[in-house]
Amino acid sequence: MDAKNTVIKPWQQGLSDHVRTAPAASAPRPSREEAEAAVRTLIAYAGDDATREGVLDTPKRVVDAYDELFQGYREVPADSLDRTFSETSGYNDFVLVKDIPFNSHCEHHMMPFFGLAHIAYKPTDRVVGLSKLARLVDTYAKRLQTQENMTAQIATALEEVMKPKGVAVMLEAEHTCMTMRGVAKPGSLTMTTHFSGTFRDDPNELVRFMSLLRGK
Ligand SMILES: Nc1nc2c(ncn2[C@@H]2O[C@H](COP(=O)(O)OP(=O)(O)OP(=O)(O)O)[C@@H](O)[C@H]2O)c(=O)[nH]1
Ligand SMILES: [Zn+2]
Repeated sequence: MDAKNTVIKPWQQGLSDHVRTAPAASAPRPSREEAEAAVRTLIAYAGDDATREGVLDTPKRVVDAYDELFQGYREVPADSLDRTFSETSGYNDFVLVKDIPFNSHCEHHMMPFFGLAHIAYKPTDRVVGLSKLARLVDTYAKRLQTQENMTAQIATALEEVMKPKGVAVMLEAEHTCMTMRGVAKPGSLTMTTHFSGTFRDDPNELVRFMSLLRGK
């Protein structure tokens, strides 16, 4: 157990907190009734009647949706990368999984942002199950986020757990807080990147990553 009362597996010692723990494990949680009451308050604040039939079950549905949309607070990112394989027949290039769809919520407005994640890493001796890269994206996406944090967190988790020769992470997303309200710029796309190791040090590696992303 560490200070936050979370069970840390031996191989997870030395990892950053955000990689080896689930935030909800150490945070006090309001009851379901309190959460539903908060939704009734928001319905009334919006100007509707929270007791009319059409919205009577809405607080329950919203809280159910929150359990799903913010599931990432109850997941340990490192667990996604638990399943690795050492039999690679000498494979020595990078592995790229591109066009991984994700949905998240911005921590400033709690409005959705959504798009695609592209993740590449150059393995040392082991490779990770491909689906686990998508699971890692979902764990971090299903929290209140900024796109920059999410990009850096995905990359750090891969770096710390897999110890690869290089990591490249690119996220492209539409932020509904920018397209549906406020400055209201539909179609605007935010790109964030993180390059380390071979992707940072070898320009050819970066060019190959970009070419594969753009399907050339
Ligand atoms: N850097 C970053 N900013 C974000 C992200 N998601 C939303 N934002 C921005 O967070 C900022 C919050 O700015 P504030 O001035 O505090 O809030 P606001 O008055 O609602 O701002 P407007 O959106 O400009 O109306 C806005 O500029 C948003 O576009 C993100 O993932 N990364
Ligand atoms: Zn926002």
